[in-house]
Amino acid sequence: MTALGAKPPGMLLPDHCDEDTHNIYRRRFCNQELHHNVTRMNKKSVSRQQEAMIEMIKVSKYYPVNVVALQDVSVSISTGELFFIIGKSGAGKTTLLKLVSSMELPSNGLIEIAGKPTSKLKGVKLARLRQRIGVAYQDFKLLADRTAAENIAISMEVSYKKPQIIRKRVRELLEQLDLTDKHGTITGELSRGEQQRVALARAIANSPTMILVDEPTGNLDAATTERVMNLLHKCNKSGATIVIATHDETIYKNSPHRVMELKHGAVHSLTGGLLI
Ligand SMILES: Nc1ncnc2c1ncn2[C@@H]1O[C@H](COP(=O)(O)OP(=O)(O)OP(=O)(O)O)[C@@H](O)[C@H]1O
Repeated sequence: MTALGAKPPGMLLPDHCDEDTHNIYRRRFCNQELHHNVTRMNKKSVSRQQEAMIEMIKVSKYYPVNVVALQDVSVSISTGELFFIIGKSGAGKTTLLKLVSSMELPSNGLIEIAGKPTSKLKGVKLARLRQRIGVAYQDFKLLADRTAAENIAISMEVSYKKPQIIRKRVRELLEQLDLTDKHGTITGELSRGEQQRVALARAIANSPTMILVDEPTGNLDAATTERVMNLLHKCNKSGATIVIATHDETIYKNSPHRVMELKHGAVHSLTGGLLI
């Protein structure tokens, strides 16, 4: 490996860092310096929107045996952004979401959430991060013997919300997702599309700062797809950073939001640039 250039004072470099990662960090450090100088000059001119919520630098994920699920993925997603990940089945979309939520650890590379490397988070700090992220994966993970309303209420109960606030929020979400009549139905008795919406409602119920959703419209008709997307746009307008992995072209085709396509675990295309 060629010798790496001098490290600017104060720059934090990860362990085991190759030349490319080093260069990315150098560039980012210089941008941060610039950002700090601008902030000192005029605090109001730097908007919160421009800060990165998710940063991935040369992230790879390998599963045993010899499965390359992600390879050298670098992307920066801003606070308050709505971001689509597309790609064929097996391209690595779910894996990327699981790495962001720290459900899986990367094999290589760096992931930062709101400026903090996830690899350094343990115990209470990791639990706190997870509380700020609402996730709806394809396997739903609903409690099959509990009702739709009980499943949605869970994330609010663990953060000690008042019962009347929980009841109001659950009612509101069930109505927005056209599930009012399923309020008291055991989730094991719901259709796949209904379970999917309950999982989404559970993910967003506690107004998390980040929402990660995997195929939110996969089992839905056009009208219900529109309801789901309206709800996600509403959360985004309220400030949530949202990452949606999808095969459903109708939800991203004419959208103003960035779309990243993964192919065999690598970034194949990305509208709007990497932002690094
Ligand atoms: N736990 C695991 N163990 C081994 N291999 C895995 C595991 N999870 C995913 N993979 C493999 O990693 C690759 C990427 O899978 P991933 O689920 O991220 O793709 P995807 O783009 O989300 O696919 P889909 O659209 O079908 O959900 C695939 O080859 C998959 O078989």
